[in-house]
Amino acid sequence: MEDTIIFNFIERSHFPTCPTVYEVNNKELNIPNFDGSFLDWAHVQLEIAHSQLRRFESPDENPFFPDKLLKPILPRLEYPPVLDPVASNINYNSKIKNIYIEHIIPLVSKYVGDQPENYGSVATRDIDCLQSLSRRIHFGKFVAEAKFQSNIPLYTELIKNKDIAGITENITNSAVEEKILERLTKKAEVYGVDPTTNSNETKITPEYLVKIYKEFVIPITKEVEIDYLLRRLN
Ligand SMILES: O=C(O)C(=O)C[C@]1(C(=O)O)C=C[C@@H](O)C=C1
Repeated sequence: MEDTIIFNFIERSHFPTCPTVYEVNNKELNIPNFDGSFLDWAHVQLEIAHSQLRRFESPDENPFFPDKLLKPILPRLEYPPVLDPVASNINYNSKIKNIYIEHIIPLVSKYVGDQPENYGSVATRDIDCLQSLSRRIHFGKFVAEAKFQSNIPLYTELIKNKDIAGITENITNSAVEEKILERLTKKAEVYGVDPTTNSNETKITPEYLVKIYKEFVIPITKEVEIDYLLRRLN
């Protein structure tokens, strides 16, 4: 997912922040019969179509608008039951969307400001970023299941005691986290920095990419893991 996320950020970085896209019930845009932002409206339309293509039947996909989905037109697939059924109740997309709008967009956008001719392009790039972040973060469910299976007595004990500090300690692998951040620095240096970029135009930089992963992506993945484990024995 890492390269997908980096390239999605780069695609978003061609545009300014465009706050109008995220404003709830913006008067200028005046979307009929919809309560929410332009981004939400665009995202709901896409999720409705994708639900009919059975996107959200897949255990590695989590919708942002679960209440709006329609039944798939394609027949159901039988996925191997890797996760505990409780996994379907774990959805961090509201949190991911809020953090994306508040903290990530300012780091990856070209500059602060609106650009009405690009609202559609911005919304499609945002949806790509949100979908890839969501998929990566919710893979925490699979990572948590693998960790549970690797030491069932230990995790059973921790879960029964609701020992969040103990679970956190056991699911954390600082060496892996360090490696990820080092790898991201290298990737951003290669993919994300345009040597001809204007000094007042920000693009995805190693510093920002590392910040996004360190402060948001990895911590929320861990939250998903802990949440899944805490409900694993119910
Ligand atoms: O790879 C793991 O073991 C994970 O749990 C995933 C992840 C991550 O989000 O990348 C989260 C926690 C670990 O400390 C290391 C990495």
